[in-house]
Amino acid sequence: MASLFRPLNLPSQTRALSRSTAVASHQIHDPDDPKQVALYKLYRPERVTPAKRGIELLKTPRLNKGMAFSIYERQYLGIHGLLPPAFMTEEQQAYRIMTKLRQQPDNLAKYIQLDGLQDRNEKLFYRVLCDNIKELMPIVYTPTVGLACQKFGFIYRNPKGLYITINDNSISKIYQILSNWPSTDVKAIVVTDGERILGLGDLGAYGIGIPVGKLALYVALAGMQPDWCLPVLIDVGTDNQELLNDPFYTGLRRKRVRGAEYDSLLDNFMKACTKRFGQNCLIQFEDFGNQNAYRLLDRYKEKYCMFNDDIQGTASVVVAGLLACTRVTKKKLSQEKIVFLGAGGAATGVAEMCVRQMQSEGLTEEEACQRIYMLDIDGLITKSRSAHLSDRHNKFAKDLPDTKNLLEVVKTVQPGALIGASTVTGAFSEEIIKEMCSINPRPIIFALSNPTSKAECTAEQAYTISNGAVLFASGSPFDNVTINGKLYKPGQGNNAFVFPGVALGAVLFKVSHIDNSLFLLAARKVAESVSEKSLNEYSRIYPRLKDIREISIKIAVEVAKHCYANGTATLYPEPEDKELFIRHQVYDVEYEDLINRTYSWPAKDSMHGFPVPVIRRNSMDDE
Ligand SMILES: NC(=O)c1ccc[n+]([C@@H]2O[C@H](COP(=O)([O-])OP(=O)(O)OC[C@H]3O[C@@H](n4cnc5c(N)ncnc54)[C@H](O)[C@@H]3O)[C@@H](O)[C@H]2O)c1
Ligand SMILES: O=C(O)C[C@H](O)C(=O)O
Ligand SMILES: [Mg+2]
Repeated sequence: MASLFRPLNLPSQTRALSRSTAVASHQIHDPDDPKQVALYKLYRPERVTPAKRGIELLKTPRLNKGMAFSIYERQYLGIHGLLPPAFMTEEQQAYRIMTKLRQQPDNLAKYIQLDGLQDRNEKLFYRVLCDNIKELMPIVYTPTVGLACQKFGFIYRNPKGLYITINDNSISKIYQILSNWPSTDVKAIVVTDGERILGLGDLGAYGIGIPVGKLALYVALAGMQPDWCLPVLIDVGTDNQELLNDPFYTGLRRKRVRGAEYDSLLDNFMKACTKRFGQNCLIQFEDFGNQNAYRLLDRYKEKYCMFNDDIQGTASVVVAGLLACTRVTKKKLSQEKIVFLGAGGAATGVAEMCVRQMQSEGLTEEEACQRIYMLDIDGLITKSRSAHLSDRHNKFAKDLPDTKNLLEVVKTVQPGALIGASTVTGAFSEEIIKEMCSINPRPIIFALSNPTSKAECTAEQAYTISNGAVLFASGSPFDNVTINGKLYKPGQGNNAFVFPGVALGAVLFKVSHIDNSLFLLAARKVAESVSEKSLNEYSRIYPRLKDIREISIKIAVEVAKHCYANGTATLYPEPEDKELFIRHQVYDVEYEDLINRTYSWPAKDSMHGFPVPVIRRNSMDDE
């Protein structure tokens, strides 16, 4: 790394610098001099591509390159002298950012630094994020994003998404707000109403950090173009009294609106989004409360290109982990019994997808449901509770005595897998983990609740108590654990393995609506991406985070194949080589030359030997 940080201004040190120093001495004075023309051809641009110039360009994060602007760019684009005279490569800038970041006192300070970088220089932000995904994902995503949401009013600097409130409840008003967004090319929206932010509960308008973080992963983990992405916070108030009393609170100071008025806002939002950005605009629902998550999914899934990540993305990633475990346990999923602590959107989504997987292995739906046991805040889902339960839960109801005691349930059921999506910190006690070990040589224990502070157990607890036997995964990252000299690398069972790839496929192939089977296909792709080394050497049942970009492309190819087969892909002509088609469109974290360097003769009214820049409009300019 240190080699990147050589002294600046040495002409030989980088491609950009050598180009820059050369041009200074190669202006055209005599158009008949072939030597000058040849040099000009080498170094001179024909036209300038960005829509902005001067100080405005430096203040446009999508275009800004800071000290990496070359001498040509500085001169053509009216920023010469506005920057320090030295030049830096993108690598040097990235090195500087990471050095500073590693000196920050805590993760929130790191979040604030990266947030500021995204505000100033978007490409450098993604460059740094992509190059250091394992180190930085816990900052821009769980767990730090949770803390950032809790402190959002205090750390707030610049807006990064749209706010639509209950006071904007008409299609035309929402359309107007969507039109205020600078990109006209939006293809994917992540929306929350802030009611269930990770396991932290109702954070109201502070929840905007979640769509921002999810979309940062769209770019970093799937190569989606940043200007296709729009984070949205729907503000219908908050029932969190602490926030209502918080002087820094950024949202509406009122209790949550529910019922028909809430539904009409959501309906208008969906209509306005598709009116503004087209029927195929993807809308990912994120961190909605229990009473709305499934309801809205059922309401919109046939009509719009949408999915609920907490239900479907989570289902996919957890089934992927379970399938990877079957390679160790040598038992099919349909041979396992599974106990869920939590029966909300996440757990129920996972349970339903387990049923589908078990059906594909030969069980009937009823047989599959029989193998799944769920507990919610009121205890085990039993037949005696059925009058108060939805159909979704009733199919898992058991003819067993009511109990809230998880240990008792584990003893009775003798499951192979225990999955937590309950938000209950430490719910998987030592006794419970030991009980799982007494039942299974390789017990499967997933502590999915986020952020880290809500996990049902830590990686260290799971590995230590089970003496390394456990097949463990968690929603938020944990450090590696060493027991008796053996290294265990816990995998991250997080929907981030799935939603970027599904979204990439949906967007690129203009999918009209998202069929639930896509998530099962994605689960199988993630599971098969787990290497033998990972499973056998480290007991890690998920791929490495740095592999997600490639996995996203594989998932997007699967999405394309499936959606052309069922008629939901509407991009025609159908690309023959889908992978190549995807690879051609993914975001590049290398700076682009903002000046097209094809040679043409300078315009007559060239300034100081440089052609007058021709400004091409781009989508940022269309508003
Ligand atoms: N790892 C991932 O990718 C991922 C994905 C989605 C959700 N999650 C996490 O899972 C958790 C739940 O998410 P959700 O969308 O299902 O939320 P939810 O609000 O829909 O459901 C929470 C469930 O937990 C149950 N519960 C609460 N207290 C309990 C207790 N003491 N004992 C037993 N059950 C209890 C509730 O009754 C409810 O069924 C959150 O922490 C969330 O961050 C993780
Ligand atoms: O955001 C995450 O890290 C996963 C999941 O969507 C959650 O809500 O916890
Ligand atoms: Mg979520």
